[in-house]
Amino acid sequence: MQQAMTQEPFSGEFTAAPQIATDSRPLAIEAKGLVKRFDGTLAVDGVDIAVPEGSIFGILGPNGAGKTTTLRMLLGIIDPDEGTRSVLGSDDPHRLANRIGYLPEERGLYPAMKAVDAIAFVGALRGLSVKEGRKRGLEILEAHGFGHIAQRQIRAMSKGQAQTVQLLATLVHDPALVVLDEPFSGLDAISQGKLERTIRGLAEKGTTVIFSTHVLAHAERLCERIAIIAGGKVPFHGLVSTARDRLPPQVHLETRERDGPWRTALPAHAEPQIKATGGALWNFSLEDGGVEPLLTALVEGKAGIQALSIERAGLHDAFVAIAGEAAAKQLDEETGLAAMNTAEAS
Ligand SMILES: Nc1ncnc2c1ncn2[C@@H]1O[C@H](COP(=O)(O)OP(=O)(O)OP(=O)(O)O)[C@@H](O)[C@H]1O
Repeated sequence: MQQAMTQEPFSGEFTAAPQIATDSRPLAIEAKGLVKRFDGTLAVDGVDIAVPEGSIFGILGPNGAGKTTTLRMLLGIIDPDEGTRSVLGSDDPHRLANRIGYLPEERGLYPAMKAVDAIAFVGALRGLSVKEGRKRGLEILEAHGFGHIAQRQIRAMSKGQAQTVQLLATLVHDPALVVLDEPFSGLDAISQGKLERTIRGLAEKGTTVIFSTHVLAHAERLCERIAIIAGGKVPFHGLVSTARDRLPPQVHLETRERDGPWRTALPAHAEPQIKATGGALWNFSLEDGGVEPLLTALVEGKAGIQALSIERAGLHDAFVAIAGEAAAKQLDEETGLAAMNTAEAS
């Protein structure tokens, strides 16, 4: 059972982090100025994070950015050198093991154990009796379409199946907070989709979920809020929609005419791509005035609109704008590499 939160509602006192919107929900996690050094390496350099209760929060960044170190500090596995953290209302998260489910980056269950026993074992570490753990283990496997492997040994499972069992084991004690370190890595596309549904289901019943990833698409589909981390620093944390709104919407326009009085409604730097069949293609950012003046000018000026789409910037473009080209390129390479590894494994 989840316990009632005792934390004060977030009041917007995060002056150093203006991207965090105020919110009336209590915070499941609030960290300020976390710093961690390892033998002279500054792994995490002043991270602020605020995760409202019942939300899905993503920590996004390339390899070595500081995601795992941040999660470990939040869990109390390691202590920060500087900064404060409050998790489920406690500043000593290590003592909250029975209320937290954690999927570490290093995967591994005992190969000789059957799935249901492996889940019961993790449950026992989190305060459940083995009998209750087995009962819940069976239920949770069945609920997620894995009932048929409940009695199968971990060693006889595919990597993806074993990883899914480990993920389900983190949920067996019905934690209030679930912390997942790169939960999608190593899973094929179908299992990734199932995991996304599981994460959504957790949030729908009020569980807070925080996960790290270097694949922006998962965060874009799942998260209400994110922290973008690069080189140990967090240049952005807040709503996904706020990150996307950092960039203006992109207009893709096809006109029959190439010129006319309507051209003044387009940005001066917008250059047409001339089509062999006549007409022109235009791609530009929507200016502050919005779409209506543009449409009016195009229609009244008889530009001959053949096609028009206005797209909000995606999280990838926002990541490039916020974290920089280098971090985005590293992320893209890792995502490509991960996709190749998944394809080879399946
Ligand atoms: N125990 C440790 N001892 C020394 N350096 C460490 C240790 N843990 C992490 N680091 C260093 O801290 C930095 C951040 O590592 P971290 O594992 O937090 O990054 P990450 O974003 O989780 O990356 P990945 O996705 O590759 O796991 C890296 O430079 C890493 O080499």
